[in-house]
Amino acid sequence: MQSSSRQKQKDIVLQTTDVSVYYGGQCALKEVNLEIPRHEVVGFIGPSGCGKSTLLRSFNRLNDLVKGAKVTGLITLNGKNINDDAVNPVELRQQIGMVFQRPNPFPKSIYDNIAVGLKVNGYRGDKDELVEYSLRQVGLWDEVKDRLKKNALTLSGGQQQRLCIARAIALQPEIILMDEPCSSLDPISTARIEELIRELQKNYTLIVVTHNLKQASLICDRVAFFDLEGEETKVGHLIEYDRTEIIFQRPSQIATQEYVSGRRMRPQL
Ligand SMILES: Nc1ncnc2c1ncn2[C@@H]1O[C@H](COP(=O)(O)OP(=O)(O)OP(=O)(O)O)[C@@H](O)[C@H]1O
Repeated sequence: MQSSSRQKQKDIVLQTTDVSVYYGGQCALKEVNLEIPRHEVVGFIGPSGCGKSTLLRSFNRLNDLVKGAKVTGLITLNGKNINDDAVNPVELRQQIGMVFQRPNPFPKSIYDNIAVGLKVNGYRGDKDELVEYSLRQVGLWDEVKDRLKKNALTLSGGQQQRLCIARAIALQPEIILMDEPCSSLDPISTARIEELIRELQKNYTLIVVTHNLKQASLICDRVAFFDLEGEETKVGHLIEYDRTEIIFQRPSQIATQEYVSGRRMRPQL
């Protein structure tokens, strides 16, 4: 793996050391070493099945909920081991929120989609204020302020996805994980979410899995390229991690260059 030495001087919020993930004893992702700087947007790219979502899910311990999944190595949030017995996974998931491929609002009112999480987490402040703050953060407040009691499922797909981001924000996370957040959205909603990701990085660190290379080059400060290696059993590896312009313009690995230039499928001569 290649990485810029400038990274070392950064304020690192999340770090992985030799992280491997297994499903039923089968290795899906091997020995990943990554440092995620605070308030940056980091993109995960690579072919299908190389372990991007698997790694993302290990950051907020969602793999704990997958039967037969095992994570080895060390993952630290602000220097603390997230897999330590003393860490409550529910609290960890407040600090490291997640937005999925398809918008998944609860079939409740727009207001309750945000307020319910606050109640569960014992929030004692002014709920109305935090609901408004969260909706403003995602640019949804003006669009929904007059219909907060309407069912969230009446919103468009793009609005629903912004509501899901607002729901994560309301829990005041440090990191927001996004697993292909625009893949089910139209181009206008996609552009809005891309713009939003850039705005959100002032307050949060974002890690975004995407198959859209143009999107990665537009919204990410850094990009990690993963690939499948191995003869019979293909295992995901981190190939290269660096600043976005380096990954797209002068990567150090041939595999990265072939993937980002779209020459990947060319038959071997
Ligand atoms: N719950 C699971 N049980 C067993 N194997 C799994 C599970 N989830 C993922 N895998 C396997 O782990 C490997 C990595 O999958 P993962 O979904 O993380 O890749 P990905 O890079 O995110 O793929 P895509 O880009 O298609 O979403 C694949 O071989 C997949 O089949």
